[in-house]
Amino acid sequence: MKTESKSVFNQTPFSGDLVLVEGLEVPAVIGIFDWEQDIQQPLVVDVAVVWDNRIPAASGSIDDALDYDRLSRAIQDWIQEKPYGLIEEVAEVLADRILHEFKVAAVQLKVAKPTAVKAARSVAVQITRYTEGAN
Ligand SMILES: Nc1nc2c(c(=O)[nH]1)N=C([C@H](O)[C@@H](O)CO)CN2
Repeated sequence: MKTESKSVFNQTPFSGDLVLVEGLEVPAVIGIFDWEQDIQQPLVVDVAVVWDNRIPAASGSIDDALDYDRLSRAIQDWIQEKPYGLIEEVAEVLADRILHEFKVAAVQLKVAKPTAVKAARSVAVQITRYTEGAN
């Protein structure tokens, strides 16, 4: 029987503020088998990005915030721009691009492939990556 599990956000190693996107479902060409390259399967992404939220809280300006709309759209675009094999590849691409394009110090993300193993509610990889010199 499939059971609920805790969100990735209860387990981040980061001590400060975060911006979070949880359960972002993106259709993808993903998988190591030939047949998987001919279909789309959902990936579900959870992301936690280190960001000082005191600054946008004080200014009220989206320019000071890590815009979760922009982050979500970027993740969707990066997943859909090409076919992938392993979900590990997707996770590394997303982490690298988030660090560089959003200029953040650290990111933790989980990429799940809920339809991959019939008996499991989901399978996933989770990684934590830092901008060089930031940790
Ligand atoms: N660690 C991983 N294991 C497996 C992956 C993966 O991406 N990472 N992928 C597959 C297949 O694509 C599978 O999902 C097809 O059902 C198997 N194991």
